[in-house]
Amino acid sequence: MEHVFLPPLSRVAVCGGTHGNEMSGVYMVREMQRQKLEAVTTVLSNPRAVDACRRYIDTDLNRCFPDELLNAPITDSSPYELRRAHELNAQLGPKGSDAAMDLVVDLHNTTANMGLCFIFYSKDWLTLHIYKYIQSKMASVPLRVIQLDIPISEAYSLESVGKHGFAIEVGPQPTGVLRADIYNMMKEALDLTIEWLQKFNSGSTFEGGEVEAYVRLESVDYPRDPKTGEITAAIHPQLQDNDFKLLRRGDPIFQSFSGETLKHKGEELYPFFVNECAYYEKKVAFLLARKVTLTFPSISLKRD
Ligand SMILES: N[C@@H](Cc1ccccc1)C(=O)O
Ligand SMILES: CCCCCC(=O)O
Ligand SMILES: [Zn+2]
Repeated sequence: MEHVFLPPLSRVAVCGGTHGNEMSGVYMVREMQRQKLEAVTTVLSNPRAVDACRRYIDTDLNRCFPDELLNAPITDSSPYELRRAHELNAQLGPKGSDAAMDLVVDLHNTTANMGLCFIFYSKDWLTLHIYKYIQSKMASVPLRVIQLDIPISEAYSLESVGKHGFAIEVGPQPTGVLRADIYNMMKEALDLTIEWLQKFNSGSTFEGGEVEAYVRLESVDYPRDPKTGEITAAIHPQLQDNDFKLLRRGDPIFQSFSGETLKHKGEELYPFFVNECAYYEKKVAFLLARKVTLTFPSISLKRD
């Protein structure tokens, strides 16, 4: 693959509290603001949801960044988070423009047993280089990278407003709870990201290569009562906490309240976000991914 030259990545934003009850990022950003770090812009993305210790006030902020919503007019009846998304787009974007931040890192927690994950869109080689660098330094931690095959115009999450962006997703952590072990994983990943950026900006070349990645393919909802919409089963104990473990046809996925075991009927895929608290209302019990090998080019600073 052709070597890639990039201009300096000097304008970097770290966001926390995009979901107000995901505490690692909330405390991480507050600590970074207390330390008054110059090199990085820190943002508490959803202050009202953080104060309320809820995921959001009116609507999920991390679904407000498709071009269509960023271009929609804001009226008095607009949801709080849509107004906030426009503010964040003005501050860190505008999405797709030259004025946008070079890199936006958005900090999330999940109640699912996912360890430390990077989530990114399309072919952002930068994310894969940073991920590979962290992989080389954090050998003992379960580390995965999840690719969303969505065009940037339809990308709906905060980190898509930067020229480059990824989310750091760490779990399991209950919402509204701060776990030191989870916080420490997120902090180490963030410190190593900043270390990589300093090396890149001072002229280091990073060799290309390949990484194993999980490409989001589909979501699976809970079995529901057609009349009430209520769930009629729980995640099966053999799936619970087994994120990224191959799910084969015939493996149990749900245990119905009437005692039945419901089994996976599709092809063998990798489950993740298994039993994520926030996804019940999104009609997602777990997501399924293909495991692929992504190849990426070597990268270095473009010198004018
Ligand atoms: N937990 C995050 C996962 C995510 C991160 C980044 C982009 C898309 C999704 C969310 O649902 O918002
Ligand atoms: C990888 C994150 C996925 C967000 C929820 C969804 O796509 O249904
Ligand atoms: Zn989140």
